[in-house]
Amino acid sequence: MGVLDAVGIQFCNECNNMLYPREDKVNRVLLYQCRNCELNVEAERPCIYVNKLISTLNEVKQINTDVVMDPTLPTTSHINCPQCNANQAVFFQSYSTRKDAKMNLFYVCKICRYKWTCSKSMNSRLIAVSLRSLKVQNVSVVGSGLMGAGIAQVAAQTGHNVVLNDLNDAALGKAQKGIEKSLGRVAKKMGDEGAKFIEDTMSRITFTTSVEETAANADLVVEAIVENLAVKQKLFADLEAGASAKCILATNTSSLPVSAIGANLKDTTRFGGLHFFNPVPMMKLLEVIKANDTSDEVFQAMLDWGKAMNKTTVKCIDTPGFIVNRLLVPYLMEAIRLVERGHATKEDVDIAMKLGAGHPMGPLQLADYVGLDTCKFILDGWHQEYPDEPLFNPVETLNKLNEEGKIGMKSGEGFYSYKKK
Ligand SMILES: CCC[C@H](O)CC(=O)SCCNC(=O)CCNC(=O)[C@H](O)C(C)(C)COP(=O)([O-])OP(=O)([O-])OC[C@H]1O[C@@H](n2cnc3c(N)ncnc32)[C@H](O)[C@@H]1OP(=O)([O-])[O-]
Repeated sequence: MGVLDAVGIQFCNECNNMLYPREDKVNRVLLYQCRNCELNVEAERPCIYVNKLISTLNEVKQINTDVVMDPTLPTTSHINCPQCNANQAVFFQSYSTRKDAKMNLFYVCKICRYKWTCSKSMNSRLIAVSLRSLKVQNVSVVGSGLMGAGIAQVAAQTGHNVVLNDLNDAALGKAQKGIEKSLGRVAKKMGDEGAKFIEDTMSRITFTTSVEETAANADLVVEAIVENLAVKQKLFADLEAGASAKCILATNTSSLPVSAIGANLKDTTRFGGLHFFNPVPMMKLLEVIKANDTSDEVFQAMLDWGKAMNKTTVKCIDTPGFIVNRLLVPYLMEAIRLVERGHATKEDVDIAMKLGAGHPMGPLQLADYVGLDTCKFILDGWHQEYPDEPLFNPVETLNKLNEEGKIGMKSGEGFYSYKKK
């Protein structure tokens, strides 16, 4: 092998335990195996990095306390440090080549850096269970617009009990119709099963204007309301007051800092970001955002819930635009600027990106689809925060269409007209 790349410690997707390399002698391939569950996967690279931390049980001398800075190591809040009693320790397993060797967990306190090994009663299975103990079955969604209704629909479709909340019955009635229509489109492909699928899904959704009812039995609340920091902060304070201590609180914001939205909560460790894409029933991605204080347990539970929603999850820290919008918004704005400069027509730009880049919609169509108000809101916020970044400079046509109330599909007109002829 030429240059040695960094080889990280691998963890099991299922139960978060460390994976161990094992040779499959028959097929002559390197496998990674979990000692806690059945996971057994072929290594991407035939290269093992061995870091022997200990040689004797209960020997903790050789552990470098800098491991607390390692972002790949899980943290637990379920064990108190024997020295300072804090409940924030990173943990990892001992390495042993002996097949019969029991798993030993090693801890380093994040606060005082004290090192210790696990007691007999506290084995890694227990840790895995505690990391996965925040199971989400009851989901509440606040905000019944396009995104909120879509999230509620998919949650109900995937077997969750759902409470959908909005300020008034008119908004909820509109959301109900929208969900029924979208379910109809899904059910169409299911033949005879379709009608029952719609009935079962709708029966799992309760519509309410009461925040108390929304918070009361929820394991997870996802907020998808207006992009206003103060309004969101107030909502989360109300939700926290009515929710159980274990309830996870998450925002679907696409433009505000996640950590700022949860900043006033009493328990900021239960808070994070869950960013869905429009139309929620069709888009396979969910961005799971780790805010400044999101605990590992909560983050893992959000990832698990994403899977249970049949979405592919990606992880991202709390950075403007996360992954998708950080790339998508500048792309959409560059497309508008290109048309403004007279280099090509909007129709040709859209055709070009559909046929030349394989996108389902061209950028001007997509801007109309997500809403020109949303695009402007995101761009203005970023421009204010990063005035020297030319990618975030204001876009004249976008501002003009917004002033004229032409904000895309939802208003009947944007770059294109959607008025029924
Ligand atoms: C800027 C900030 C943005 C934000 O933060 C993040 C984002 O959201 S970024 C934006 C991220 N979003 C994107 O980038 C979107 C990119 N666009 C796309 O992926 C496709 O154009 C889209 C899926 C929207 C429509 O598919 P298409 O093929 O072009 O046209 P079609 O209409 O003929 O639909 C075909 C079939 O699809 C199905 N179906 C569709 N909608 C629904 C629904 N709501 N429910 C259920 N089902 C639905 C249905 O089966 C339908 O058949 P039918 O017989 O009509 O019932």
